[in-house]
Amino acid sequence: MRIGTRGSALALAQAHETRDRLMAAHGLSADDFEIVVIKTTGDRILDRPLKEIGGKGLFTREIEDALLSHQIDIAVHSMKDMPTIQPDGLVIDCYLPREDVRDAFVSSSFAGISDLPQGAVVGSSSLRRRAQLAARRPDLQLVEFRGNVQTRLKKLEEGVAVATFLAMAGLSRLGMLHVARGAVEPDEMLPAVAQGCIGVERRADDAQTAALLAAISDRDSTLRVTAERAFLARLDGSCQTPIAGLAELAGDQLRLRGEILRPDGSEVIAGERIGPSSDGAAMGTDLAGELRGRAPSDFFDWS
Ligand SMILES: NCc1[nH]cc(CCC(=O)O)c1CC(=O)O
Repeated sequence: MRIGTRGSALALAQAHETRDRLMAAHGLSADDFEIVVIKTTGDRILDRPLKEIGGKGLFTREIEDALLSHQIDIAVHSMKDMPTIQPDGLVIDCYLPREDVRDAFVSSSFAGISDLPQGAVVGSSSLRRRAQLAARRPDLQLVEFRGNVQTRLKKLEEGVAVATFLAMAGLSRLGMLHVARGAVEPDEMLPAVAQGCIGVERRADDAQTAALLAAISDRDSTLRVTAERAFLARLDGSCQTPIAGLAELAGDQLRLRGEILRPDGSEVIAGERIGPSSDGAAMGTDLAGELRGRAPSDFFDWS
C-alpha cells in the first residue's frame, strides 16, 4: 500500500501512525507499505500569509491528484486542514482516534494568556487564534508567524514575539509536548474544527482499501468530526473565516459548540447543540444556520 503525505515532520509522523495502525490491525509489516512524500503548493510558498495565496486546498491538491492517478492508495491528512468537500471520486471515511484537541500556549516568559502584559506581542498566523485572542485581549499586538514548529520556536527565541499558540496534537505527535507551557481549555479558546484528528482519504471505488481502513477507523472520532465538519460546511468555511467548533461525547450524547468571529475579534457569535450522537451532522448544520442567522449582514463580507 502506498501512503501519500506531505513531507513535514508532522505529516510524516501522521503517515507513520496510520501505517502502524494498519500493520497492527492486519498483521502486516512495514515492508508492505511505501510512504510517498508529495510536495504541495502550500509547502512551496512559505513567506506569505495563507489567506493571501488562497484557501485550504493548497496543501491537498497535489496529494489528491496522486490518489486519482493511482500513484498512491491512501492519503493521510490533518482533518483540520481539509476542505469540507472532496473532489469527485475521493472520500474520507476513516478517522483515527483523536489526539488532544486543545491549543497549546507556548512562551518562555509567561505562563498563560492572562499573564501576558498589556500590549505584549503574540505570534500567530491562524485567523481563528488571532480573532479569539483579539476578542479576549484587544490590547495584545499580533504578528504573523508562519512556518513549521521549529521555525516558530526560533522566532520566539529571537524575540519576534513573547508567546505563540500551536496545536497540542501536533506537539504530541512530534514528541515536543515539553514546549507547551500549558493547554488552553476549549472554554477559553474553542479549537478549530477537527483539530487533533487524522483522516485517511481514498478513491471512492477502491473497495479493497476501504475494507482495510474500516478496521482502523475510530467511531468516536467519526461522530465528533462529522458534526464539526457539517457545522463548518454550512458556514462555507474558508481560510478567510475565523470559525471554531468542537463536538464532545458523553455516552451517546453529543455536545457541539461552535463560534464565528470577526477577524479583529470585535464580535463573537457562539452557540451549542446537545443531542444523540447519531444526529451530529444535522446538529452541525442547524447550529451553523443559527449562528448565520444571528450574524449581522456584513459579517461574512470579509474579503
Ligand atoms: N494548520 C497547521 C496544522 N494542521 C494540523 C496541525 C496540528 C495537528 C492537528 O490539529 O491535528 C497544525 C499545526 C498547528 O495548528 O499547530
